[in-house]
Amino acid sequence: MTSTPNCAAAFELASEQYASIGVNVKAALSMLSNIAVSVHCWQGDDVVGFESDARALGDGLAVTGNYPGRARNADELRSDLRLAYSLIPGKHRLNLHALYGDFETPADRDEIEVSHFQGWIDWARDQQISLDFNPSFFSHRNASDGFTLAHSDPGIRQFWIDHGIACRKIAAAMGAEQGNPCINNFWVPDGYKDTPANRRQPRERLADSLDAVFAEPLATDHTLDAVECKLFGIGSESYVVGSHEFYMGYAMSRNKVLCLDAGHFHPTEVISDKISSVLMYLPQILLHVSRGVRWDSDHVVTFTDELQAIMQEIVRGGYLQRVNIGLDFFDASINRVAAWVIGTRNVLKALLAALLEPVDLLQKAEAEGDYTTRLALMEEQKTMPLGAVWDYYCESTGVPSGSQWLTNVRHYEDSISADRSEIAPSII
Ligand SMILES: C[C@H](O)[C@H](O)[C@@H](O)C(=O)CO
Ligand SMILES: [Mn+2]
Repeated sequence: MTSTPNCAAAFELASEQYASIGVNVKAALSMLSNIAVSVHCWQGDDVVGFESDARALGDGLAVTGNYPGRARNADELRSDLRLAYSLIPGKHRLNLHALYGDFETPADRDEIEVSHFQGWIDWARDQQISLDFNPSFFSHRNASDGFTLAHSDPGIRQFWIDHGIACRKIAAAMGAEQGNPCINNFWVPDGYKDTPANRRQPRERLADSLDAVFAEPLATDHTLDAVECKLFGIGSESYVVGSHEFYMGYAMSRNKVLCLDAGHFHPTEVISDKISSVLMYLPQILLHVSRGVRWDSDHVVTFTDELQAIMQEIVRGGYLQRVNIGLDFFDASINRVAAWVIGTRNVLKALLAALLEPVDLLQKAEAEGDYTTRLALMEEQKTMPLGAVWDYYCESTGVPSGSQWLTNVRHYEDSISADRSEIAPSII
């Protein structure tokens, strides 16, 4: 692929400017092209999925907005994803939830099998995309009182344990097919709206249930189990069983991947500061890159200071091989393909900005106690010509630069997705 003359000229000038501070732009772009972000399927249909009795989203999650064009079946979701991937530079992964199988004959959550995901596995092979996976512990009659794996009823607990076990088998099959581990992320919504009288027992039950789910060792080159904490959710404002401390301890003691979701902490608490701490004790982590706004944890990712800080931490710490970058946001008030494109391009742009930092100079100044130079260089970095390098990267990988991608989304919307009439999911 080639870039337009203006883009190429701007790139040359930008490369010279970066070279003057010791940064090799071509090397940075080569590193960026090897980073695969796991794009979450659930932005495409408001986390509804394709179960025969699909319910309105609930159990701690909410999507607002009624923008037309929600994907109503797997073919529509695949078509929307293909468009999104074509507007995002690089080769990326797809993160599927268990709700998204091909369920021609109804299967309850504890009955799902690899066959329900064969369509996705075949599609991913054709598209040369690797898959990640998630059990779905929400939007189900057995989750309607806010408890699943930590439920006090052993029958309900067992139902969800069986779901977790089924999902591990599916994830392992995906990993075996694609030749790299499918990360299988467990987010469990269980918690109380109001102050609990007993915080201990649900946590003991959750740990026992997870131990039962993970009892069978599976090849780690096929699948890796991840566990995701949360501070609070809708309906679990006072207490979430799977808190940060719970899962930090669980992941360390059971050798699991810890998932840090950027929207799952106190508003002034940032995951950028947690990465280097948790990687002291865990070989790998998963990130759910998201954007919290007040009580919502799932706004579309924008180019915020925290997004840049997350990527800086990954690059400055030398953690690119140990941090799996996934996305987690859902917005039904804007075009859903555009939401994917905006969020994923921002993540990659922030990674590029981090790869274009003069890390050695910054860390040398710091090691010498020269905090003046450290601050001066960090501030100068903010007006370096990142945009020229980003545009060149897009064009040279065959992806529109600037906001040109929006034209493709509008065309698709006019010709394809606007005609989708809505089939409202039943309300629980
Ligand atoms: C649908 C996702 O699994 C979910 O968003 C989870 O990852 C989460 O972050 C819940 O708040
Ligand atoms: Mn998440």
